[in-house]
Amino acid sequence: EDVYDELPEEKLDVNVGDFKESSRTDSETVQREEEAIKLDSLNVAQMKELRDKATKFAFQTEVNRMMKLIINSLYRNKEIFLRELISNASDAIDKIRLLALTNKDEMDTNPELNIRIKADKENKVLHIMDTGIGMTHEDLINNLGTIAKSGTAEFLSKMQDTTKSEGQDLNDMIGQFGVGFYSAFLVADRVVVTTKNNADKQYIWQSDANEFSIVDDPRGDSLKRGTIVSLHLKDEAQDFLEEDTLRELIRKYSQFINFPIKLWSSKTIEEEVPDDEGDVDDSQPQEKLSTSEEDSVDDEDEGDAKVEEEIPDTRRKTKTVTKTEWDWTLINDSKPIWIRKPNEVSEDEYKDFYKTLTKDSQEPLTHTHFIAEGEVTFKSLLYIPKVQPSESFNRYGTKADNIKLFVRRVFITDEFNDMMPNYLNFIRGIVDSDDLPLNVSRENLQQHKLIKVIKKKLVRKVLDMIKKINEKEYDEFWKEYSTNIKLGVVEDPSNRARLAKLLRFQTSNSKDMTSLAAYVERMRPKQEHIYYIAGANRAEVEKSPFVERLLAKGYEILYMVEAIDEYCISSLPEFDAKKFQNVAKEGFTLGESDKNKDKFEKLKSTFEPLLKWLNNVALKNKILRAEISERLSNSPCALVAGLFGWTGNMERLAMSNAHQKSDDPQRTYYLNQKKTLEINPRHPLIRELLRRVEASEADNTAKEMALMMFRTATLRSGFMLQETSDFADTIEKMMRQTLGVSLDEQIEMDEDDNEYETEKEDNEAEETTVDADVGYENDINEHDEL
Ligand SMILES: Nc1ncnc2c1ncn2[C@@H]1O[C@H](COP(=O)(O)OP(=O)(O)OP(=O)(O)O)[C@@H](O)[C@H]1O
Repeated sequence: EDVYDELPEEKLDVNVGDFKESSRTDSETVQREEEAIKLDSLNVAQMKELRDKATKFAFQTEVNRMMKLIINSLYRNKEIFLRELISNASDAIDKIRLLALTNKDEMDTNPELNIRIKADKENKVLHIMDTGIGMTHEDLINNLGTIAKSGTAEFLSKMQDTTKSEGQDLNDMIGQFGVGFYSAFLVADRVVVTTKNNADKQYIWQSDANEFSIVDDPRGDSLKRGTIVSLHLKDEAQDFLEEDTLRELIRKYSQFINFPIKLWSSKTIEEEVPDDEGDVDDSQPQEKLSTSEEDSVDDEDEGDAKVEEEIPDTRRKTKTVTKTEWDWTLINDSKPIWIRKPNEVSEDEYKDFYKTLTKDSQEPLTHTHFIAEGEVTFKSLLYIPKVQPSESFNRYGTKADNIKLFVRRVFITDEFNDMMPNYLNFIRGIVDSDDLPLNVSRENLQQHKLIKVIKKKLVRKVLDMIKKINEKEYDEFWKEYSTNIKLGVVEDPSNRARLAKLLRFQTSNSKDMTSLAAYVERMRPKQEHIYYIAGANRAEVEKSPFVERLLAKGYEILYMVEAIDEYCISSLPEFDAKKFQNVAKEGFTLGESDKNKDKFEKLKSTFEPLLKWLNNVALKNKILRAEISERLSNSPCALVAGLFGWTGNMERLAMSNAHQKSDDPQRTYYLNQKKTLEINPRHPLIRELLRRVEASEADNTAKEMALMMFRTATLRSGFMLQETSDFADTIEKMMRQTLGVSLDEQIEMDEDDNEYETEKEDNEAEETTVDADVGYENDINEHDEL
């Protein structure tokens, strides 16, 4: 059993780039970064000079359009820019940490891993710094300007739809479509990116959204490694320079980022200092502080007395000054949530983490948080979103990067696209294992035998999580994911039994959905099979000839009205030791009492002549065989698919499947398979037919009517009719008889029609003449003789 228990700390230690601060003192870092920022905020003239020197680039058209939209959008929720930039910073740190796994030297340029945010009020600039991988010259050109992501076009069209309506949607789109970085232009009219990658020099990229430029950084590699994104905030976005606003935003959107996020923030402290009479005001160190002085002249306490004693000759006065100190303050708790014990994590934290992880604005439907032990130990936190992206099934079976894999808290990849089987690719979450090796390539890791074990356990856990969803929420789940679960039944034999328990179907019993377990519980005492029928909708299956007698006798039938249902059930041999019986297929018996059985046998022998005649005369080559039906009540007859043949519903699905070619041999095979004709011995039409056949096997009307019954049965049983025009001809003939119109009565022609006919005849006559002229006549004669 999987129990959650925290691993001993030492096991969690990561040799490379753990969260621990390095021994390097903060002050050094501050200084280094301070320099970089100072330069960035150089006076206008200096910046201009740099810009003039820089190489200019045009944004790729799509990127350009997208940026214009972002800049001009009326979109209110501009604050998400910070979430996007912090997320990019975190990704960049993930990347360098991953690189360092195979080459430790990569980390040497700057062993610290963190994200820092600093507001420069004076210059109205907001800096977001990271010590991540940084960007090379080529990266800058590609990533920040010229290569539009595949999502960009999609984003553009959706964004244009929503710019007027605004609202939640756009919030989801920025980010989900990979426009993260460009969201900087929601709040800034100029963005400067200073960046240093281990493989290249330090560069300054900047843009006012019209074009971008790149120039070597004259300071050299002051960053050592990493990136600073500096936002020159628009007038209306000045609020993002406020410390409180920033702190709140980081907590709201980025509290679960796995690296320390530090905010350059001020703290007010009070300090007692000697009050140098006379020149107090001037000598007070005022650089960074505002003061509220307190006069303590009147104080007569012990402390003062002491001072008096020890320093008899100096002034007795001290005073309190209020000092403002600036420093980096840690805002988030970078201990990953999945490392914590479940009982120490609140529901809200789970929900918030989900939002950070997925950028989904809705809350998740449910989650599971566990540690798996045994062959491999791993921690995992998995979520089911409330909705899956609308185009999920169009991309079914293609890449879905919804599970993030960590090894000992180091992010490795979210690109093992088979961490979940296709049918579960809606699951989002994290897997973190201590047992996987850190120093192998991702390719080799993907092949690692433990990954297989992890995958297997993940699926079990997900199915378990689904099973535990409460009844009310299960409806919601089922609406969204029923097709996934049914595909699971088809595609995942090893979990079929578990998946079967999750299935829900419509039923003849009530308007509510039922589980198979509930159906089995309600089965009649001698009922051996789970009865079901598949069709296009409830109204159709309710009226099907196949359900008539069963319903009349009080049996419950599952109505499978989704396209995938019949495929799903045909790969499920049984449930709870009960086999499924498609009531539209052969092999159907009601498990009747002995008395009824006798009656049935008697009927069989009575109708033997009719069955024989249908088989050998009237419907020869059209049906597999004719039989007495146990399932019909109101209809005279029905057409039944063989056990392994297609029902009318399957046939309909196959025909509507655009991927299947019309000459597909499998399809042709199934479509041409003959079916069993079941006749209802209680029906007067059938009884009349028997009477006629007994009188004369050569009765032509009987033959015609038998054919007619076969065709109506074909239609009623949901199959396609092959000979539609023959069918219509016969109906029209019957109409004449009913209406008393003679079969010989001719169709009246319009005069125009006659004219056309005459013209045609004339032309034909002419052609013959021409042929004759050219001398073809001989050939024709020869041909005739042959
Ligand atoms: N701080 C950074 N450090 C290093 N590279 C960065 C940084 N910010 C952005 N990049 C690079 O620029 C690319 C584009 O960033 P952008 O935010 O537009 O998209 P993304 O991060 O790939 O997608 P999404 O926003 O959906 O996560 C990133 O993929 C990354 O390569």
